[in-house]
Amino acid sequence: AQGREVVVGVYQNTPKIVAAADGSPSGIFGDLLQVIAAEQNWRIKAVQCDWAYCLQMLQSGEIDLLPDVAFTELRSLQLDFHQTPALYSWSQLYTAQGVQLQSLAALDGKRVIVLQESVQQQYLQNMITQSGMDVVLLRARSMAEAFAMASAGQADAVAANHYSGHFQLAKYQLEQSNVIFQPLQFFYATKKQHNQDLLTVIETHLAQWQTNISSPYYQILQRWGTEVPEPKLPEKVWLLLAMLSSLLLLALCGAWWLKRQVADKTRHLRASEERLSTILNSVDAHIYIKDNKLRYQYINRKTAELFGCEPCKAIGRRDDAFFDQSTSANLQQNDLKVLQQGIRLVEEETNSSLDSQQTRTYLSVKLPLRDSNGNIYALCGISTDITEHKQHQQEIHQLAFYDALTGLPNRRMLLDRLQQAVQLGLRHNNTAQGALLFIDLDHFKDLNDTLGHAMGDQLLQQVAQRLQASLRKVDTLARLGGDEFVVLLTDLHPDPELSSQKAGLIAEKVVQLLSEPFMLQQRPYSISASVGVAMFSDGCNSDELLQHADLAMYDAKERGRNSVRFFNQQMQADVSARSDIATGLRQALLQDEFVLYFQPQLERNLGVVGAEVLLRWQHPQHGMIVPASFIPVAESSGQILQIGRWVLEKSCLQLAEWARHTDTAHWYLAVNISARQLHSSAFVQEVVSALEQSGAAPEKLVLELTESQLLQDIDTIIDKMQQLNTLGVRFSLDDFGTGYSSLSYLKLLPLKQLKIDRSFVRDLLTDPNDKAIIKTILALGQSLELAVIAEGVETEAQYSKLLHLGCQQFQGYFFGEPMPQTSFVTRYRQRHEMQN
Ligand SMILES: Nc1nc2c(ncn2[C@@H]2O[C@@H]3COP(=O)(O)O[C@H]4[C@@H](O)[C@H](n5cnc6c(=O)[nH]c(N)nc65)O[C@@H]4COP(=O)(O)O[C@H]3[C@H]2O)c(=O)[nH]1
Repeated sequence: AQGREVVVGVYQNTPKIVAAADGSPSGIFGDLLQVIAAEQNWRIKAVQCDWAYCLQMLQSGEIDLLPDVAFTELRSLQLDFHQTPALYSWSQLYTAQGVQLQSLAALDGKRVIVLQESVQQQYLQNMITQSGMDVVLLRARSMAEAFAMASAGQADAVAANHYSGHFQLAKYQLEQSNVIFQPLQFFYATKKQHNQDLLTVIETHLAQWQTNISSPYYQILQRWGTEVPEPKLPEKVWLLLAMLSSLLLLALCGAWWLKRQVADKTRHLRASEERLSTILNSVDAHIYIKDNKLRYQYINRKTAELFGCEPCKAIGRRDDAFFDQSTSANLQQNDLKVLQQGIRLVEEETNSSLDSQQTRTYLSVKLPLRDSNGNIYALCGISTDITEHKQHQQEIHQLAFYDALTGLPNRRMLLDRLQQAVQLGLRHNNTAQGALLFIDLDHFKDLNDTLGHAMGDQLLQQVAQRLQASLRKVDTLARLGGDEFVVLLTDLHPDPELSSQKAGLIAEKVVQLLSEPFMLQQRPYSISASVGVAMFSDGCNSDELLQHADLAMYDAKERGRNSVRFFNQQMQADVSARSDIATGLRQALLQDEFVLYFQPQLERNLGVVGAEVLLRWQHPQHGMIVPASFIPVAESSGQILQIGRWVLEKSCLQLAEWARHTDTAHWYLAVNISARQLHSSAFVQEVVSALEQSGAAPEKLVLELTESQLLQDIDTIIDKMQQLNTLGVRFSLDDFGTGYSSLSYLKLLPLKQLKIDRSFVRDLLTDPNDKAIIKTILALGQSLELAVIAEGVETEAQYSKLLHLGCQQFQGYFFGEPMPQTSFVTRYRQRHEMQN
């Protein structure tokens, strides 16, 4: 009778299942089925398919039975299995030649091929997902294809059950690895709830056969070259294997979790290393690490730029590869201090590079690096380029302590050195060894005014050079400003007397040196100098010394210039007196201590025509003080402006007063005007308001100027004079003949009168020179249509001689001394009345 038809899926997986030449199922599963089918009278209908498709057909019911199906929980949801496994097996890795695998973990980065939809695929896929391993899982449609791909190098390993692997190993020249995983049990399977009868029959046979070593089951296993398994122990073994395998998988996953943690940490480390590197490379300083043999282990970008190479090229090299010999030696010395003494070193380093020979200065901070045992294994250095900073510092120092024009030390530097010298002298008790020379060029201002400031500057530079060249190296030559130079002499001689002598000789040499002509614009130019000398003496500080030398220089100037004067105490006394006067003058104005005296001025045949106003100071303690004692002080302190204004106002009031009386109304007054008053911008206005407020007639006011006042700013002065002259004010030129003025400007000035200086009148009778000068002045007056008055006429003989020479106007003791207003009026009004 026709038995049951059983449609069986057959795919190629030698030795477990394979199609025989006629297409019927063969292999272990095929042969077992054939024996059962023969007994049961089943008609086996084989359907050839690849594994995945077979599985699909089973699930769709197109085939009844599929041999060689490994049991999995997942599959059991869709398929039914009998209970006694037909085969026990496991999965194993088979490697392509040359590939070494010791564990599943070693699959990271490898390509593994599996049978599509196989249990190996499922297992490995799981593992990769859980561990995050980087494994390329390739899928083959059949085991033959999988082995062939591995053999061709398209995969590094094949994951297969051990039956297939062992069988195919030699053919495909693959290696069997020690990596075993996933215990497996193989069954015949049917679609869920379908063909249960087939599974029942198969189960009955297998259960029976596996207890009998001579059953067809074992014969078939032997036929396919498979070792006969121990039927007694399988459950325990497989359970153990299953547990081990699970543990292995767990361990693997743990390992991979750890590996992932490490990878994460590594990534973080790498990120922070990159951040650190970015910071180190963007710092504007050279940062480096040198090992204890002074070889560079790290350099940042800035250092690499300095070395002119990639950072990696500097590693392992020493300083002599980048710097010149002396720099390398110096750096080595500093580095060894850090490495050997374990100290933090802060040092200024001046480095010359090997190729460019460029020298730059760095502030280097170097510190030792220690390992966990505290041993120094390297040093870390940070060097900041301070070259520009140093240059600026130098420039600031230069500006602060040196004179820009001559390059000589300035006042600040001089005082600094002077202070040191004085202190050194005090310490060694030999203060007399040093001296200060205060040098001032005579009439330097004239040069500036006539040839211009540029020429003045040139002269000062030449003076500086000439002086510098003549002095010893230990001496300090400084320029205080303007035309003032100071020489600080030290270590002259232990004996005070001899050291004074030496200082005097040097000062004389300076005067001599500066009297030799200088070349300005290719033309010789002669000057002279006045030198004041102050010797270091007990108790004198540097300021006092400088003041002493200055006073001595002034004294030299007052005594005719072009000479040397040593400081003495009288000079100091004079200075104190001047200072007392300056203080007193302030009081004098407030307390109304000034008085005007009047000295008559006469005209031939007319008698007294006016008076010169001469100032007196009625001092409460010192009595009547003449102007020579206080006018120079008032000039230098500036008080002359106030005093002069007071004199003008008083004089104008006096004129107005005289104008009210017929016997005094014709008198004029000549008022002395100081240089400062004349140059003051308010001068014209002050004269005008003095006239207006008093109501005095401008024609009765004569302003006496001296020649020296007309040297500067002549155009402005002419303008001022003209403004006043237009109002009627007249001008007289005092001390005529003593100044340096050129006669040419006389024509330009709105003058009415020249005043012959009394020094010429004094020796008129004895000195033919003075007589000639007076004659010339008189002739000049005549040709310029200026009146000429002789002052200082003391004797009748002088008066007669002057008359004889043609002089028409006179002033002097012979006619009358300066006197108070009341005396003047009483005396000369009467005389006027008498004459009339
Ligand atoms: N040896 C001698 N001397 C005679 C004779 N006749 C007059 N003198 C003196 O000669 C000086 C003439 O005045 P100065 O040349 O303008 O010289 C004046 C003048 O430059 C200045 N001065 C006087 N008063 C003033 C003033 O109010 N303002 C300004 N800026 N300077 C004044 O002080 C200088 C000195 O004035 P004083 O001491 O009053 O001295 C006066 C006068 O007393 C004489 O026959 N023989």
